[in-house]
Amino acid sequence: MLEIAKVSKLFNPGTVDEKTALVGANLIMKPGDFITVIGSNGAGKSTLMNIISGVMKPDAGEVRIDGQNISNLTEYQRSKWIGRVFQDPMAGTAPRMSIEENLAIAYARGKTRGFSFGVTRAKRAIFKQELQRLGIGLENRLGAKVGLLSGGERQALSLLMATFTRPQILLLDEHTAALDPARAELITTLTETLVREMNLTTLMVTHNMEQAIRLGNRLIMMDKGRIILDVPEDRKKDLTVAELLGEFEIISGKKLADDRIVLG
Ligand SMILES: Nc1ncnc2c1ncn2[C@@H]1O[C@H](COP(=O)(O)OP(=O)(O)OP(=O)(O)O)[C@@H](O)[C@H]1O
Repeated sequence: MLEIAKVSKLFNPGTVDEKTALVGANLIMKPGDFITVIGSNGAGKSTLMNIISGVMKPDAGEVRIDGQNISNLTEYQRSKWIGRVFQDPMAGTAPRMSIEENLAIAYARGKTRGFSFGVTRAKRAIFKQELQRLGIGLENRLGAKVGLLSGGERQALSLLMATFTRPQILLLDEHTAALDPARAELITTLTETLVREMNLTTLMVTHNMEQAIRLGNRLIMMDKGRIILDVPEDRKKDLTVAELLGEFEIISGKKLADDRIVLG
């Protein structure tokens, strides 16, 4: 279980560049929750992801996994519980290394110190089996350099690598936003399949309103560093994009200002 308790973050305090990113944000994710996150520009969505994964520390508040306060652990120390896929397909993989070498690194994550990155025959068999889940033929290209893959193929591989060790939390940071519509749909479908098959607790930031409604079992809306609405499954499934935008206006008193918004 992931708990965000009264987390606040202010950038450049006391300067002209002071920016409030999070103000006492609270969130409890139950095991198996798949929560989509939408919000206005600068609402604090990326900051929330960065604080959960350990890229940055909160000024106040705690991040807990199964009751344990992990706020002081490094990003590396948390990587055994937390998998993350970024918007940029280049971000999650090493381009000069082959598919199997990349998978070996992901496989070693969270294992005991000294665990080898080498690719043994036994590991190769596991990698092939895992790659088959993606359904795009990468299992036949284990030796291919990752830099030669298309953006969609790389993002599929990043998704598999992020989920390889069955993390307690999967963070998806606009991970389909940089892809063309067909590839974005492929990665969306793959995400749904992997999350369901592995029963992963997932937090996904998206600018696509239709996707935010369609995927997952909860939807949260952020504005000015706060979670202003938490929509449960039974309400979410009948929600329309127009109603969702209307809710935002009613609660925040303004239209949703998201310059990357996709209505669906
Ligand atoms: N490293 C940083 N240094 C200074 N200010 C930052 C930094 N990261 C974020 N901010 C500021 O904190 C606020 C929240 O930013 P954040 O990126 O978390 O929002 P977001 O909801 O992800 O926005 P968007 O949808 O526009 O990407 C913004 O005002 C932003 O300018």
